[in-house]
Amino acid sequence: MGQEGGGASGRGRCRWPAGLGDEDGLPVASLGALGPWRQGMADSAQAQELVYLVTGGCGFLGEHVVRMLLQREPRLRELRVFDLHLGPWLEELKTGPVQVTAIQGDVTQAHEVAAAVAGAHVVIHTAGLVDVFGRASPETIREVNVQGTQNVIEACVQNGTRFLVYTSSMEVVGPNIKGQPFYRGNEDTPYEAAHRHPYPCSKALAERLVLEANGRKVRGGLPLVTCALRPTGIYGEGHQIMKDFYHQGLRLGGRLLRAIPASVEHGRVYVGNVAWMHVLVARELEHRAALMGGQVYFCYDHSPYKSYEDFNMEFLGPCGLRLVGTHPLLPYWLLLLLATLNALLQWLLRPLLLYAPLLNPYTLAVANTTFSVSTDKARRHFGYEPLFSWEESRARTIHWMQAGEGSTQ
Ligand SMILES: NC(=O)C1=CN([C@@H]2O[C@H](COP(=O)(O)OP(=O)(O)OC[C@H]3O[C@@H](n4cnc5c(N)ncnc54)[C@H](O)[C@@H]3O)[C@@H](O)[C@H]2O)C=CC1
Ligand SMILES: CC(C)CCC[C@@H](C)[C@H]1CC[C@H]2[C@@H]3[C@H](O)CC4=CC(=O)CC[C@]4(C)[C@H]3CC[C@]12C
Repeated sequence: MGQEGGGASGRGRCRWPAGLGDEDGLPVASLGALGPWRQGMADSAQAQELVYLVTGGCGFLGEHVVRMLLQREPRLRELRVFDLHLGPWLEELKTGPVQVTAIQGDVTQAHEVAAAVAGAHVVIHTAGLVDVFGRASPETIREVNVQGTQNVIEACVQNGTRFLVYTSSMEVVGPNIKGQPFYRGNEDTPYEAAHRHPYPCSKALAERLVLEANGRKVRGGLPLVTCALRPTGIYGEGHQIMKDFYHQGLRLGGRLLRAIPASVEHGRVYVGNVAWMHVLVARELEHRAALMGGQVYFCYDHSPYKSYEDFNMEFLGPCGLRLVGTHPLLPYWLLLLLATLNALLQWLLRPLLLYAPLLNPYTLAVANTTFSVSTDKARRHFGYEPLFSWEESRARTIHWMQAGEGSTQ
């Protein structure tokens, strides 16, 4: 169980306030050419027998996983989409050959999760609270990301569901609190995964729960097979932060001011390829349980290695924005001061309003620290190749940016 080798493990130094469960006190169970997205490409020669559940299926990544499953999993009979907020786009999927069941529910409610999991063969757990801006409290982040994941695991065990794929994050590994670079590392690269921020802490704890649940006996006596996927920064159709930068650039007269040195590499991966990895893993877990069970895989594709801002310009440039400066226009100490002021303001204003700007000491540290991956573990273990080339990923993202608001379509 666990990873190959003893590398970047994601076992950080996360601590939660007393009573909420900390690292030691957690309630650990036991210890391309795809063409338009549409349903109906399933090979009718194969029996449609499987029931899949996607938690967080209406989120940025979740929607892509849902659509990818409908398109690329020929054995699908029923697809359950579980989310706190259901998207109207689900309606259009209900007319296809696969039964699409929309379930409005909350992963923190064990009984709701158990009901959704009952009878499912595979669970893809993408639901999570993605908050590095201080919008939610640390307790809420823990409740959704850690307790929610524990509820999913227990529901699988109770219901006899054998295959669980968890969407983890690169943040489980780093950048760490020391700001050490992780340059084109892989799943076995040694790295001290030490975190303080609630989001990476919660993802690390949840990932650990999922990996440790691998091999638990589910109802009926067969072993649970789990694995975790760790995307780097995901981009593509539906990426809200990209839109935020676009609007910020428009407000500044079509310009964005460089804040991060161009030499800092930040790993990025196209959402369609991340979704494809989830679909492949879910399919292959059954056949390669001994190899893949309890494993972690970074999500990767052929997206170029660039700084966060330079990478964004691949899409924002064609939308008419310009990144000003070859070097950061403000010195790092001044940015850190502004980020700290933002954090202070957030704290002072909290009783009155929610002030949650993109720049805070944590986001500055993440954007300013090299963290990129170079690995072929997914190819070796389950034959993953990116479905979308860099050119296609870029073109699709630009097309979505230019088309304006709305769904990922
Ligand atoms: N966006 C990124 O760059 C990365 C995201 N991830 C992970 O990927 C997963 C999906 O992230 P995104 O699609 O970016 O976020 P998102 O916020 O777009 O999607 C998350 C979905 O989970 C749902 N959700 C939240 N709380 C819930 C609850 N209590 N019960 C049921 N559903 C709930 C939300 O309604 C949303 O639809 C998350 O687990 C995140 O940690 C990992 C690496 C990078
Ligand atoms: C000028 C500022 C300093 C620029 C701020 C950019 C930030 C908002 C983003 C820089 C890096 C992003 C994070 C990174 O891609 C890794 C992530 C993984 C996840 O699992 C969730 C999202 C995120 C934390 C992502 C969030 C935005 C950034 C911090």
